[in-house]
Amino acid sequence: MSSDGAGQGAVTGMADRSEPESRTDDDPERSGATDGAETVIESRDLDVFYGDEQALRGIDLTIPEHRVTALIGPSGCGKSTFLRSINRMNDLIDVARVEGDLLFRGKNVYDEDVDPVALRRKIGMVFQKPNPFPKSIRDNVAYGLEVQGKTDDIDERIHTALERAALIDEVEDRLDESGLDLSGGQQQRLCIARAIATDPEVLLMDEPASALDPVATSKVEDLVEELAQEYTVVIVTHNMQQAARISDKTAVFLTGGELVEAGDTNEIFENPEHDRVEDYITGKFG
Ligand SMILES: Nc1ncnc2c1ncn2[C@@H]1O[C@H](COP(=O)(O)OP(=O)(O)OP(=O)(O)O)[C@@H](O)[C@H]1O
Repeated sequence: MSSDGAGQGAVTGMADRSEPESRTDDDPERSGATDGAETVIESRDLDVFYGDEQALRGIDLTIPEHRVTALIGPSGCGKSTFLRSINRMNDLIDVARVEGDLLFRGKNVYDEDVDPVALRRKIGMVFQKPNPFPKSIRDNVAYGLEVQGKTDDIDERIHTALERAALIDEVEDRLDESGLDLSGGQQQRLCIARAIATDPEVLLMDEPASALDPVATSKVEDLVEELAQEYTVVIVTHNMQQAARISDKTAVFLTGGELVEAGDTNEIFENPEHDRVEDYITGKFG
């Protein structure tokens, strides 16, 4: 993992830390969810608007370090919006506006002194549809390293990233072939290799397996669990079995952009506190 003191001061303007406030009894989060893990990301009373439409309402959520946190909920409830708020990808949407706090290691990522490009180096993203560059497999992984000037030992870094993305065995002999010639599942693992090559702390994944067949899905699921040993993973999924299988913590968003319940995945699936959550996870709606 990154050797820069767990990211403290690594992102321009991210040097200050504020102490998290203690939580109140009516917070949607349940005890034990983080299992003693340090909080890497915390939203406090986060609202997101697209023009006059409010997509997220007062979201309080903590993301534990080196765990997989799944964001689940019906279509349009704001899962992707929350994910994009974390590394300020919503900045790229003209009408998007954020209120409240989104803390990365205690520093609000929306403070004026935060450089979003530097932030995204620390918080990488993998999208629903595999989107390799129309370049060779090697160049796909090398791209971010070259942009950041991390070109010493570049072949070794590329190899390590492909190994961590569980792709090396399939591409070792064809690194100069186009990334677009890989299968969909391989392309997605290539995108994961690209995202981790620059050694981020957090990986945001927006339905990374939804465009893949069952075999490729299973490989990506195994990979996500492995990646959590080195990275903090936040994954949006529509697939509740997948959330139950691979996540440590689950946050349930429901229509209207509300976070209804968040906590230990087993507790959420086996014994949810809210009827609405139970109805959703048992398939009564959504
Ligand atoms: N670029 C945008 N411009 C305007 N409104 C948007 C934009 N992106 C999302 N929205 C709106 O914000 C709300 C939340 O959308 P979001 O994509 O975050 O939900 P989601 O839970 O990820 O949905 P899905 O599961 O279908 O991907 C929806 O009402 C959506 O129409």
